[in-house]
Amino acid sequence: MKIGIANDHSAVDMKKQVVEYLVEKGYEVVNYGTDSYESCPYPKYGEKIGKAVADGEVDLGVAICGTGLGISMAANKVHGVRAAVCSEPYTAKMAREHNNANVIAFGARVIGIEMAKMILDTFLGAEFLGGRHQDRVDMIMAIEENQ
Ligand SMILES: O=C(CO)[C@H](O)[C@H](O)[C@H](O)COP(=O)(O)O
Repeated sequence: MKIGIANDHSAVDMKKQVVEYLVEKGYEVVNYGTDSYESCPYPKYGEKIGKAVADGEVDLGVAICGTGLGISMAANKVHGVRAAVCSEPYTAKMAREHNNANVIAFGARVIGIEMAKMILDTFLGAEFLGGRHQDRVDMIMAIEENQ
């Protein structure tokens, strides 16, 4: 599975640790930046990871900023993206199983690397359940189509 990852200046160290972890686990990882500690706008990186997922360059995306909020909001503006902010594994599991989220976001200033690893393991190991959840996800995507 190919995973894309993007972050702002607040999450460079966490991104590096996450990439190392995912590569160790056998995932192919594409880094969309930033790799600089210089202050930068999170919308740029949210858009990058959103487009990478929407265009099929990667299968799933990981988006990290200080809180996970801004970068996920930006990613969610890209058509086809369902980005979910998760600070613990239960939400990460539901994000895949119920919401068919294709981008997971979290905050480098909110959680530590061990929690991030647990969240990623859960998210990447879960599968969309379809059925009644498909109808609801279709309704979310219809809102986007009707704008
Ligand atoms: O959390 C974020 C956006 O929701 C960003 O990553 C930033 O950390 C946040 O906006 C604060 O930015 P700062 O310029 O580093 O204070």
